[in-house]
Amino acid sequence: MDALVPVQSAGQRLPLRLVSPSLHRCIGSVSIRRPVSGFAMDTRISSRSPSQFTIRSQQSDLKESLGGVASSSDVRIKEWEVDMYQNELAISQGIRIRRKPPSKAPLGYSGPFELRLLNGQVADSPSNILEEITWFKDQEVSRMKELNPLEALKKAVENAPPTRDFVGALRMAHQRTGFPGLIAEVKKASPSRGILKENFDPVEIAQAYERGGAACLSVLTDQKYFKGGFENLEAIRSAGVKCPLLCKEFVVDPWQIYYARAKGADAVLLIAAILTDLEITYLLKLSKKLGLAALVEVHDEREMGRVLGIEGIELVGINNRSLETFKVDISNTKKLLEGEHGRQIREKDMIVVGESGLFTPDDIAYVQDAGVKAVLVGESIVKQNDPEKGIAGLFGRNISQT
Ligand SMILES: O=P(O)(O)OC[C@@H](O)[C@@H](O)c1c[nH]c2ccccc12
Repeated sequence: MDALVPVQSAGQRLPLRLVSPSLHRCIGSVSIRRPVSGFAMDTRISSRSPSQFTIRSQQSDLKESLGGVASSSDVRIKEWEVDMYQNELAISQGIRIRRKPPSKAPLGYSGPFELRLLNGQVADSPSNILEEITWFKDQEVSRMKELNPLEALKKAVENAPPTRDFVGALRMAHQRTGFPGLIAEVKKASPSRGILKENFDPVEIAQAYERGGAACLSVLTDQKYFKGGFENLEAIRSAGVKCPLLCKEFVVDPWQIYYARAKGADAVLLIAAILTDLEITYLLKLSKKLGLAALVEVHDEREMGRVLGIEGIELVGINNRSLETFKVDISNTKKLLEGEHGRQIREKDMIVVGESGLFTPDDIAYVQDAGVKAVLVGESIVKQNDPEKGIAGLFGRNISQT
């Protein structure tokens, strides 16, 4: 059985969905009795269904023993409850994106009044593109998990070649060129800009970026909204490109971190607008355990404040594009690096990545003055006939061997 539970402190209660081969999904809540270092934990699961669940845990995995099988309506009710708890938890941290569609409570539901209220008040269609992507991703991941169970992925990860140092490559490029280290994005399309490049050859683009002096590459793997794919990540990696690779995904589940690692990623993206603090903490630990760097992306002051409260973050991305409205404003990078937040970032020696909407040497100079040591650029360079020259145009000079 594969159950991955983020843990912070003793006494904490968490909703839990367990996926097992014997019982498709079973739901309960888990209370943390004794957090041990790392992922090890001692847990007790309780369920209001008539069946008995006993969970014993060891290291990062929970081992199950099921003393009975819940009826399917119990399971549906528990699933729905957990989804609603997840939405509530996110809302309590100021997260506007609902993690699950608040669909109608299953027949026979007689749970907490507040949950029924929450369900009754909200429409069952996504309120913006980020919410839509998040809901779709949740379904997609459930399907992909069936095809690639975690146990098999873990074996693949054990045999995978070592990762490359994403953060180190950015620092070195910054020192070498005096410019922010470039993460060049391999992106065919986006929901806001449509198709960016018709004859899209991901390996050719990646190689051109590398020749042009990119420190790292970002590869979109979302198929539906960005016309990307994990096959691009794999192809770029196996073509011998040396730049470390960021898997540009909407991560909502730990399984995706294993998958990214198995497909050749050196770093993953964690988007604060869709993840709770606890999820970020846990996904960060898991990434580190697998040798991956994590770029934690924020868009506003509130998200920046949350992220600065989480231990162990080395890379923070400031997205100049709102993933809810698509509005792009590069002064967002400057705004979020002013005052107390900027001071804390310098104190912790974090690398800040200026993301999106960067087109000219002036744009680069502007975000560099604001304090970034790295930039993430897609559209302005991917659109060029020759992306290698596109990089020189973006920086106003050749950065490949300076
Ligand atoms: O193409 P641009 O404007 O240079 O942006 C690149 C990158 O910042 C953008 O693609 C991005 C930033 N964060 C994301 C999260 C998901 C998908 C895409 C993104």
